[in-house]
Amino acid sequence: MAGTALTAFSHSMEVTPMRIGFIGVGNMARAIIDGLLANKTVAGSDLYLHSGHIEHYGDYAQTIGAHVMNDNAAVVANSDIVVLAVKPKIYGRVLDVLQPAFAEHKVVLASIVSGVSLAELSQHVPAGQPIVRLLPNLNVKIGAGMTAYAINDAAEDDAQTVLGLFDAIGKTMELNEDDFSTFVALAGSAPAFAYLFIDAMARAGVKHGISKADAVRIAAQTVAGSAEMVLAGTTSPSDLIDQVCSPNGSTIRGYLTMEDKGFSSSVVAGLDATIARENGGD
Ligand SMILES: NC(=O)C1=CN([C@@H]2O[C@H](COP(=O)(O)OP(=O)(O)OC[C@H]3O[C@@H](n4cnc5c(N)ncnc54)[C@H](OP(=O)(O)O)[C@@H]3O)[C@@H](O)[C@H]2O)C=CC1
Ligand SMILES: O=C(O)[C@@H]1CCC=N1
Repeated sequence: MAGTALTAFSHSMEVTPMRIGFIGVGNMARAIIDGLLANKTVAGSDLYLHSGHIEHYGDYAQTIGAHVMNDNAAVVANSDIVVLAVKPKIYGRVLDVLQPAFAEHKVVLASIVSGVSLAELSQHVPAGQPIVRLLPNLNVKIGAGMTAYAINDAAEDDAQTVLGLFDAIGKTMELNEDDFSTFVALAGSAPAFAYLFIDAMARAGVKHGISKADAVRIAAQTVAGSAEMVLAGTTSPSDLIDQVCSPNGSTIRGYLTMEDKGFSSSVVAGLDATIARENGGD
């Protein structure tokens, strides 16, 4: 991503070659791996993978040249960093089985499990285990991610190795754990909301006679450029809206109609629902 506005959050370290394990090779693990491979931060041979069903990830592992491990303990035994990328409902069971492996091998645990705190993670690993909690988003796949992180005391010396990886595939920001649920709504889940907006724009294009493919490209490029404008400068989104809305023009009519239909309040309500779920609600 070209934007540099968030470089204050970036870590200047060089990423040294290391062995990176993944426990769980689903959508998010693959986005991270694909991003790291695409910019050559790691090679496939640096990766040690184990996931639920070999038929779901065996071909992928072979394609990228990663090592397939027989079980999660073998991932820990062969790695310097272990990325925990399983669903929140099973993370405890997965870690409990791995206590001896963590006790025997010095690794940094990098959890991307949404909604699970450092304190909760530490209940399932030996005392003194270095842990970095991260919340990335899908855009790490193209090096344009937004990742929040928090580290425990034991990870003070080792966290940089993990953070360097995530800096290589987007922006990173240290965040108070109390704010992680809000961050999920603003960044972790938000690609889905941005895609929803792009898709809705494209449907309007189709309604007015442009092909869906062309309308998606037009809408996506416009959203990407608009985001770059916000990141590149110091002008607020609301001032930029004023620059597009000509007096008595077409944009102000569209803007006011969207607000009349509840655009901003719908977006806020959607993020509220995401945050509530992250905090344990329905
Ligand atoms: N998707 C996203 O945008 C984001 C997700 N996250 C977090 O990342 C984590 C993974 O999410 P996501 O990738 O979307 O989910 P997926 O369901 O795509 O991936 C979860 C993976 O875990 C594997 N798995 C299941 N049981 C085990 C086990 N016992 N040992 C090892 N692997 C196992 C599954 O394998 P199989 O399917 O073969 O059973 C699957 O590949 C979640 O905790 C989520 O909160 C965080 C930020 C963003
Ligand atoms: O939907 C979820 O639960 C996860 C959290 C962030 C993105 N996906």
